[in-house]
Amino acid sequence: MSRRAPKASIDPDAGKGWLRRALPLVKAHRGLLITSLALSFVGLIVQVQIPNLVRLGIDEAIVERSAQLSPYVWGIVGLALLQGLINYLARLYLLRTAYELEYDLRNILYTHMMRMPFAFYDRVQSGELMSRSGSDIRAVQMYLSFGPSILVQCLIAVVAFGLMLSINVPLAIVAMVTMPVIGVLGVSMRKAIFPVSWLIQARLARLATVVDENIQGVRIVKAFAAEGRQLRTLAESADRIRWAYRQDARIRSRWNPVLDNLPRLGLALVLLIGGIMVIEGNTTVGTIVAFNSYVLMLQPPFRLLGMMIMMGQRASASARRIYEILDTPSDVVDGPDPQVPPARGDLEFVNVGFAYPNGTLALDRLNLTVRAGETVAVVGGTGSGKSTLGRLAARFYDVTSGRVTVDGVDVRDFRLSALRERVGIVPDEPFLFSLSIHDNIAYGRPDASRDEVQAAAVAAGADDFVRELPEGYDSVVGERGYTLSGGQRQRIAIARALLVNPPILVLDDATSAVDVTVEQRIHESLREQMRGRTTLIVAHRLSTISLADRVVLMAGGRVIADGTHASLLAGEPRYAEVLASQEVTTA
Ligand SMILES: Nc1ncnc2c1ncn2[C@@H]1O[C@H](COP(=O)(O)OP(=O)(O)OP(=O)(O)O)[C@@H](O)[C@H]1O
Repeated sequence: MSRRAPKASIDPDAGKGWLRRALPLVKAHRGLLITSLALSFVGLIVQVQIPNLVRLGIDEAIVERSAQLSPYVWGIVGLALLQGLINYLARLYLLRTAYELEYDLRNILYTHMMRMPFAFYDRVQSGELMSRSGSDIRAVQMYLSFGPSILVQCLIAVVAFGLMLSINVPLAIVAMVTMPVIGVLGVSMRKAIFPVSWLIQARLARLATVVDENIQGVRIVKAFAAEGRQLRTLAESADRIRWAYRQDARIRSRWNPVLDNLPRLGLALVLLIGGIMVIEGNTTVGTIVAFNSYVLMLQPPFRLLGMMIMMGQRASASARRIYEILDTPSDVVDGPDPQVPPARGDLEFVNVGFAYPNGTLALDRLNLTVRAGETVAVVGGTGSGKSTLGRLAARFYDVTSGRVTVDGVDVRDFRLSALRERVGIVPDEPFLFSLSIHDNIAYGRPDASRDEVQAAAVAAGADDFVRELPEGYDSVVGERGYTLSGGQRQRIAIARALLVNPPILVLDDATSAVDVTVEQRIHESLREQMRGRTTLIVAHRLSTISLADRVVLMAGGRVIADGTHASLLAGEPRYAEVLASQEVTTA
């Protein structure tokens, strides 16, 4: 199925009200919406004719016997069938409008989220984003599509009242007496329920987070035998939801009987006043029967008014949460004149200062030049800023001061898509998708042939174990690749980066989970792969360091020494210290 782009977007003017900002979206689907509203209006007109036919049937065919009864009966059957057909079509179009709106909203939000920089994801919780792209979108969609339909249904009150007035003015007024009361009570009930339903939503979201964490972290939960504690947290959350639902039930059971029985009071009034009028010869029995139907028919729209007000409040809060994301601009975007210089593989950090969005200073006036084709190992204590180098080179974040250049061009002036192709990063905790191994390796080049994928896997030392899997390259790895070992996942991630063949490769402790003998083999093939390619290796093991032409030593976000392994070992005591502190991994 082909993907349709959203038909419109949300008005970017944050000064406007939420409904006005959503208007372009509704307008884009106005054909569907207007058709559905027009159909439901016609359906209502047909519906209000039925009690009138009943009245005429009773008065003319039964009481006065001046006409045949069967035409009225067939007339009512015909109108009912017609109304059924029209309602079916109206509902079909309304639901289609609703789901088209939901589709567009979801795509607009998702497209925007994909453009957001890493800093955004550092800040926002994934559970919250899930809820915004789920229930919040639904709340807005419901109001935009069902709101107008409820208004049309309320029009039935006007039409029916007009019809009643044309039959009998005083009785029409009597029949309508209870309606405003139903309207007011309906609104009051919704107002009473609103805070509780808000609470229910919030608590359901909280429960979802607890369940999500339990599932994502199930290995830790089990490893620490914390199932009991987790279950208690879950039970507490469930208990809070039960309490909120009980409040909801209490309010509903208090209001609903009143709202259900008020129309009966209306029926009694119509019978009393109408009965007196019939006895006095001022109206007919058929009129009383018809008015009874109208009283019952008018009740739902008045009750829906209360629901619409509540839906509006929810939708407004949900829209604000969605707009909050849409109004957050992505600061990591292409500049006015994005450049793509010829690929060589030069990488340079000039006086780079960088603090993460939470204020942690990671790099401090750092200078580092890596010439094309050079392999540089980055060594340093934990938190010294090693991983940050790669993140800035690929422009996951923008520097706070100074500049990072790739092939002589500041990464902020580089076309972002070209930059990400030029700088490949293999993180130490790779993420695999629940796809086949082939698709995971070919993620950056979906058109790659099986031979190319396999060649990359051979270079990354992954081919052997992949072949041993029951379905080889077509084996689907579990969620996040958990059916593979940590070292196997790392090798798939290396193959994924090698397949794209970037001129600059950053291996961020990319073989930390691979055992030393396998690492040796990977290194042999990597040595081949690194020829002519600029490579930055964040290294903890001596064996990895030995791959490099040059070693830079980092501390406190700066390069404090630079040279060959042998020269640093001889002349830089801090280098020996760092290596000694990482002795466990130098095996
Ligand atoms: N996403 C982030 N948000 C905030 N601070 C961060 C983030 N990532 C890293 N930091 C902080 O920035 C500093 C440098 O981190 P970096 O990951 O570059 O260190 P590292 O040398 O790679 O450490 P390690 O060897 O432990 O992986 C640390 O103080 C770290 O706590």
